[in-house]
Amino acid sequence: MTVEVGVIMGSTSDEPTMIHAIQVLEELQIPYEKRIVSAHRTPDYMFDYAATARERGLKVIIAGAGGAAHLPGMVAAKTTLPVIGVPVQSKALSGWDSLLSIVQMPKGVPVATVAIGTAGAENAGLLAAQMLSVFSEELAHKLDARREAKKNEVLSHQEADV
Ligand SMILES: Nc1c(C(=O)O)ncn1[C@@H]1O[C@H](COP(=O)(O)O)[C@@H](O)[C@H]1O
Repeated sequence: MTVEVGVIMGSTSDEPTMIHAIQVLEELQIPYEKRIVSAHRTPDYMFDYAATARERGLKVIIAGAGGAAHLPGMVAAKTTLPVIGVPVQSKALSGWDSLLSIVQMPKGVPVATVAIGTAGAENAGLLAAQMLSVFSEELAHKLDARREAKKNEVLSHQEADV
């Protein structure tokens, strides 16, 4: 099956966060690849990864990074595929640094930035799935079913009316 989503992250230390995006993709049976790519540490690989992503068949890239989180923006600079940026929670500044590095892109080069940390990573997986669902009724149905299940889970925790 052709890989549709590239899940990339600046370091192996981002894995505990980015696993939450991956779990959504696995749950929805979306083919993905996971790579450690860094604008700072492996700039040439990052450049090549982004520049060839579309021709390799990828449809969306989820990029997570922490601290001086330049990876999502730099990848977005080298591809016109949608890039979803996940600010990984940093120790020193609780992820504010990551968030601001990712979200404040100059006009013309968008990155769809989600919330800091694991909730953001999960939403990144869902957002990628929702983008792909535009072209897949099957995936749209899976997403509807997931929403319904989550809704029922919330409602099941309500106390019975007296
Ligand atoms: N922000 C970036 C980039 C980048 O933006 O290219 N490359 C690595 N990093 C980040 O450095 C943090 C610490 O990395 P280490 O734990 O490896 O020292 C990670 O959160 C990573 O995303």
